Amino acid sequence: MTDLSMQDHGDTIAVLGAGKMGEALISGLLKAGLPAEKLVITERYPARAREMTERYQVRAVSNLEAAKTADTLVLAVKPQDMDDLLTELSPAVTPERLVVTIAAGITTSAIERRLVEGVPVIRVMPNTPALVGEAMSVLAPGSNATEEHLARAEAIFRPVGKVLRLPESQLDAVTALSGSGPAYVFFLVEAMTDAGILLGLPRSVAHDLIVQTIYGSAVMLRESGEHPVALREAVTSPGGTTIAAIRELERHGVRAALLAALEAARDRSRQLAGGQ
Ligand SMILES: NC(=O)C1=CN([C@@H]2O[C@H](COP(=O)(O)OP(=O)(O)OC[C@H]3O[C@@H](n4cnc5c(N)ncnc54)[C@H](O)[C@@H]3O)[C@@H](O)[C@H]2O)C=CC1
Ligand SMILES: O=C(O)[C@@H]1CCC=N1
Repeated sequence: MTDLSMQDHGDTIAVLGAGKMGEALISGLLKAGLPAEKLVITERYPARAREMTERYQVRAVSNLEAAKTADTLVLAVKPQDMDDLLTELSPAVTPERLVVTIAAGITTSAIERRLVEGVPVIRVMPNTPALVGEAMSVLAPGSNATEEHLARAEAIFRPVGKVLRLPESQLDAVTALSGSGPAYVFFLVEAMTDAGILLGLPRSVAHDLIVQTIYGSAVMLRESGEHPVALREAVTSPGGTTIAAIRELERHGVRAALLAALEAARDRSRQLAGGQ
């Protein structure tokens, strides 16, 4: 995680839509040292806005005020709410602003079309581990975004995790893989905890065992640079316990289920582009 407290913060950032992902970003940025006065939020529900103000000491403003005053606008509403938000924003957003959208499926060109000519737009797919400084965020520039705009957007997402640039044509696949990815991992934890209970372990013990196992395995993957097959083979003793489990995973089509699941998520992201 980059420490932001020692840096120059020319940019003010507005997070428009302080829901689950908006909060993960706000919390991650503040933990990384961004001064609260450099951040404003907008939120449709006053109770949620109050909650954010109390929890993070950030100012809640209207969408219009955010558009007029913040250098960078991070659009963090649901894809289905994007149209209404852009209707509110469009009279006030000038090409001096940088617009960052994190909505699944919504393309930079769809946003550019709703704003005055020349506004730079960058599409980013982050994920909720931003809360703990371990997000994976993938950035793709729209047609007006320059290297300088990309660097500004990266300066928002790097403090909360890893960043990568890819062509926008790959963003629906990224959404399926790393955007939704934490949910698959939590689903796995839930299922393996149930399995531990089936085998007679107390729930809390099963939970702790699997969380540490996933954490340790992720660190090994990241730090060893080894191929996952090699790491799995090192656990799989001839005639042992692991291969007995893997035979069942293959027999139940877990690999095929993951391929189908991610394809469905990619397709849903494409569908959301049409606001459905
Ligand atoms: N939740 C996740 O893990 C991720 C979500 N995203 C994207 O982030 C966006 C937000 O997702 P979530 O945070 O999960 O949804 P959410 O429903 O928790 O948050 C959206 C927030 O926007 C507010 N809102 C809606 N219209 C508004 C408006 N006109 N002005 C101000 N606030 C408004 C809602 O009241 C809500 O609090 C979506 O587009 C999603 O595709 C991207 C990556 C990961
Ligand atoms: O489920 C969703 O649509 C959002 C986008 C990626 C993660 N959550």
